[in-house]
Amino acid sequence: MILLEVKNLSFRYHKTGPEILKNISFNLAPNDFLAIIGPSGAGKSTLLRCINRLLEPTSGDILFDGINITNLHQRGMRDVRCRMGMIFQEFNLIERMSVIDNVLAGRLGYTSSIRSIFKMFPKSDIQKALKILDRVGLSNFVEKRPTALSGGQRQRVGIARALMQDPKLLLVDEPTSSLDPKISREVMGIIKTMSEEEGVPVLCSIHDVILALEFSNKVIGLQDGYKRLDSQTNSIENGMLDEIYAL
Ligand SMILES: Nc1ncnc2c1ncn2[C@@H]1O[C@H](COP(=O)(O)OP(=O)(O)OP(=O)(O)O)[C@@H](O)[C@H]1O
Repeated sequence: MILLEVKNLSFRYHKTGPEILKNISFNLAPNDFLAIIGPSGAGKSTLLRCINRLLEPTSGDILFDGINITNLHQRGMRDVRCRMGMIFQEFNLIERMSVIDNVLAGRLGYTSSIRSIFKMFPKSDIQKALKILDRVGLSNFVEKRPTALSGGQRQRVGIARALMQDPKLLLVDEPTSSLDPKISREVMGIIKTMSEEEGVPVLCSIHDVILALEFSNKVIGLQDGYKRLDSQTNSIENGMLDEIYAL
């Protein structure tokens, strides 16, 4: 079964600018942890942002959970985005809000705007947030501000917020680029565990090839906007990686 199918996707930032993604196609199954690797500037983050249409693909199709979402209008797209949890490189937390309120923000797509303005989240959402915070090891930080947390702890808040959405897919953009090697491995471990426990597949851009090979079951490699590699992780040989990083 396939949850996400990307077909011949191309993208440019400006009409007359260079093509940043060139005819990219790949599939993601419901139990995949798919790593997108490639040198800096290859198009990894751009690809992730095209999939939830934060950026509009220039051409191609994106099929998600049986629906072609490429031309969905605002309202339909809002529903789709609810089901694609995103974890960001720079965490994207709201500093003036507590940890638990940041996590509850993951429910905003499901809450009416009046209720969300007054932060009137149902009790069940609050209990769910507390449970997730416990699972990511943050039960002692519920009322703290993100500024009081370390980088690894901040990323755990980002993971908890994405899980609050009850996503069908996690889009993860360079989750470890602001973290040291030990914490990076811990954060990848949490994402992997949560993905397995919740049954949610992961599409993760990551520049650290060692971590990509350690945590994924499939890898696609981008180079200058082209897909140069699409393989099961356990069939990858060193030569293939050398080629991608050769430029
Ligand atoms: N807003 C923008 N406007 C124009 N070009 C952009 C914009 N954002 C990124 N680019 C260009 O698109 C290309 C791909 O960038 P992208 O950030 O997707 O690469 P990446 O593989 O994620 O790199 P990194 O590993 O350094 O984050 C680069 O050449 C970059 O300069």
